[in-house]
Amino acid sequence: MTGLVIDDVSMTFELPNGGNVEALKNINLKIKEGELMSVLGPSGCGKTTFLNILAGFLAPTAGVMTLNGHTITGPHPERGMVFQHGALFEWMNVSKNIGFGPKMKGTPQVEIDAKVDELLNIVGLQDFGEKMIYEMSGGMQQRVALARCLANDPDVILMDEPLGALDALTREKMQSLVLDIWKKTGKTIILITHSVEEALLLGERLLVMAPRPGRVHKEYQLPFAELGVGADLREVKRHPDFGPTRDEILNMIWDMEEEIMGRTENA
Ligand SMILES: Nc1ncnc2c1ncn2[C@@H]1O[C@H](COP(=O)(O)OP(=O)(O)OP(=O)(O)O)[C@@H](O)[C@H]1O
Repeated sequence: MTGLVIDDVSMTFELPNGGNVEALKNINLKIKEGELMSVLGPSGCGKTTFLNILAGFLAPTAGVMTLNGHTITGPHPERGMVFQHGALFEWMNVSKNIGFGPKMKGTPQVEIDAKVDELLNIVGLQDFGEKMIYEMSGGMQQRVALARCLANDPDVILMDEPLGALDALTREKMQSLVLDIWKKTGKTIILITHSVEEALLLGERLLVMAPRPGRVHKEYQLPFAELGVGADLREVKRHPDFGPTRDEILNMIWDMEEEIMGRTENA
């Protein structure tokens, strides 16, 4: 089967005091090729653990994850990661950062140059190839990080709160860019966010996770990502279903947080 299959995945961390944390328990999901999925949930519900297993940075304690039929056993360029802070090479200019993956693969320089030009255009940085990373704003650096990820032509793009450190306006522009890239490239994208509005806008499928143990609490299929492609996202937020869905999810997460606080206080 093509796409990602998460087959009964659990992850238990052993603690130095002899206890353990069930960061994920019995997660079962099928994520189709080209799907745009956002993941939301209170702190500690296992979002990052889930993404780190998909990236191959962590091995689950039970279950398997497969991509296009083969088991994920470690990091691979077929799965690209974009972090909250770009993790860019400060000593290289923008073009060299973007061309780094293809260069490591031994791609001829003319092909790298053409690819870098194409990606600079896609992320709206056509005149910035020669700039150094420290000369770029946070939003521009995240554009470079996206382009660098795309340069490896991954099947799946994993994003861990990629827009979390940006100001509101830049964040909105980047949300539009993520939708553009999703539509233009047809890549599978899985994005973790703490923002309910962002999860609604950037998830044709939205997963709400719950903690202790980390698990899938509720799933939504939403029209907003499709509506947002090439459109003004503020208009999308005026869709009659947007506000009520946002409030429902906010209440859900609020209740989970309250429950966690209660458990902590009574512990
Ligand atoms: N290496 C580790 N050792 C022990 N416990 C860990 C480890 N990594 C994560 N955990 C625990 O596993 C649970 C899930 O953590 P994780 O970081 O995946 O959650 P999260 O939903 O991404 O949280 P946040 O929203 O705060 O980033 C938490 O209770 C966390 O403390």
